Amino acid sequence: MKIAVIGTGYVGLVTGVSLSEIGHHVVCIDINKDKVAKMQKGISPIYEPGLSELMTKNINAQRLNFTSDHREGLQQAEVIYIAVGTPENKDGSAELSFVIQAAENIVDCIEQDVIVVTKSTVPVGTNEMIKGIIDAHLSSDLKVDVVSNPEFLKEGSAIHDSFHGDRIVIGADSEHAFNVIEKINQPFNVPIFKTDIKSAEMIKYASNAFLATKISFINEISNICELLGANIENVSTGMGLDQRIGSQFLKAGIGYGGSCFPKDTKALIQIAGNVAYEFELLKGVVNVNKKQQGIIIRKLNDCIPDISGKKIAVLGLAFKPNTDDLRESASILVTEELIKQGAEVVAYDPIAMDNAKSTLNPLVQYADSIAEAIENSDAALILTDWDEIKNVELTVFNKMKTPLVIDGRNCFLVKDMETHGIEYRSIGRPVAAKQIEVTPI
Ligand SMILES: NC(=O)c1ccc[n+]([C@@H]2O[C@H](COP(=O)([O-])OP(=O)(O)OC[C@H]3O[C@@H](n4cnc5c(N)ncnc54)[C@H](O)[C@@H]3O)[C@@H](O)[C@H]2O)c1
Ligand SMILES: O=c1ccn([C@@H]2O[C@H](COP(=O)(O)OP(=O)(O)O[C@H]3O[C@H](CO)[C@@H](O)[C@H](O)[C@H]3O)[C@@H](O)[C@H]2O)c(=O)[nH]1
Repeated sequence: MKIAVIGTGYVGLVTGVSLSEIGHHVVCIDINKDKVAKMQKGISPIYEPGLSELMTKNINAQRLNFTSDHREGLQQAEVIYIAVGTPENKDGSAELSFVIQAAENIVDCIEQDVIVVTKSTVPVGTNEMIKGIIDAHLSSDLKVDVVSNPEFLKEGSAIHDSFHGDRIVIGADSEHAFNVIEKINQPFNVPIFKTDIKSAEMIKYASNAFLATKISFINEISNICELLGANIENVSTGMGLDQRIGSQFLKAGIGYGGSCFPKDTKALIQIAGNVAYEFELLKGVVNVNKKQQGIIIRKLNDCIPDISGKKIAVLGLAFKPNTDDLRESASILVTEELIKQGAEVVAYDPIAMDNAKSTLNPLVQYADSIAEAIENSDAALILTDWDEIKNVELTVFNKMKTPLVIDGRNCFLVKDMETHGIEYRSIGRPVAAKQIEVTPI
């Protein structure tokens, strides 16, 4: 099958590479010429385990191409995937201008009947709008079907998720479209769920909102655990053993970040609001997350009320491990607040430092290792649970001026930190070493 993919962010690139890996001929189109030039050489613009290898393999097999010329990419395509961004508007709603632009690109360039597949996360009714734009402008008697095929990959395990996902959702309103898209996806060997277009669009938002709800729920429980002396790790494990609850997404921490949960929860509140429905539960989830992102600073200030002139090490900057993505990462808020309070901030991340340098406050300094970042520091804050951080020799903290570790990801055992004489604050667990009163949030 000849396939074109519009947009090569995480989703477009992983979609293009995965579809080529199962034998389709794929052209990926992006308006960003620098990015296209890199990808043509097999260089991935994002850090994602396994992606570069598959890219190179399929480019060499001549099944995968990149272009910034929409006509060249779209002309021959039998199926066109839209995978452009749908970022957040100021009011929290989804910004659809990139999707509209992609629909216009399709109208301008296609020369045969096509199926347009929307991978981008879009509000209910958007595929209908895309069909409207295309039908209104299509001059000839070409036939265009529109399909909703939301993406569920997670950053850091995107390739694995494509080949081992829990489901592929296909929302369509014609047998022809169902058949073609089902056939394209069959080699992935992932269960396929076929439904109507609006339900498919809603499945994506509802899934992300539900997972975000689990995280905010467990974060609230962790705060209550701290006040009552229970241990959140034991509570999560005990809850997760109930198969109706499940153990995933019950890890308490510093709130969810990333390119999806923050924007998609707010967009769903707007989507409901547009039909005069107040999504009270989800508003709570968003507010709890905002509160939780500040917990690290509150814990730090409980230990050191005045951090002005103090050296504070920040370990982990990406919004989660195995990605170089800083979108909506707690590191943005935390470093900003540290600098506002007059601290000297030295940061380290195994992979995300290049992106950090163009995202974080320019006053943030960068170290080449954990040891260098914490050397002579007054406190170390852990924001991302990278393996490199979780597996560090605890003796490294002896390099600090005062060994105080505030861990937003529960990377270490409290008793191990105690044994090493490290004052340790984590999430929803008893404190180690000196007993300092922690202000409840
Ligand atoms: N990032 C994820 O992990 C993830 C997972 C599932 C779903 N999603 C959803 O998928 C969509 C894409 O997300 P992303 O993170 O990959 O986006 P992104 O913003 O990182 O990338 C979008 C790309 O599209 C390009 N683009 C924009 N308009 C274009 C046009 N008219 N023609 C060609 N290229 C164009 C941009 O240059 C950019 O490279 C969003 O709706 C997002 O919510 C993202
Ligand atoms: O138990 C948990 C699980 C996750 N997180 C945080 O939640 C955020 C999101 O994590 P994750 O879901 O693993 O990463 P994403 O790559 O953002 O993936 C989510 O968003 C994508 C975009 O829509 C969807 O496709 C995925 O299915 C969905 O998991 C990160 O900040 C994590 O640290 C927690 O705090 N506790």
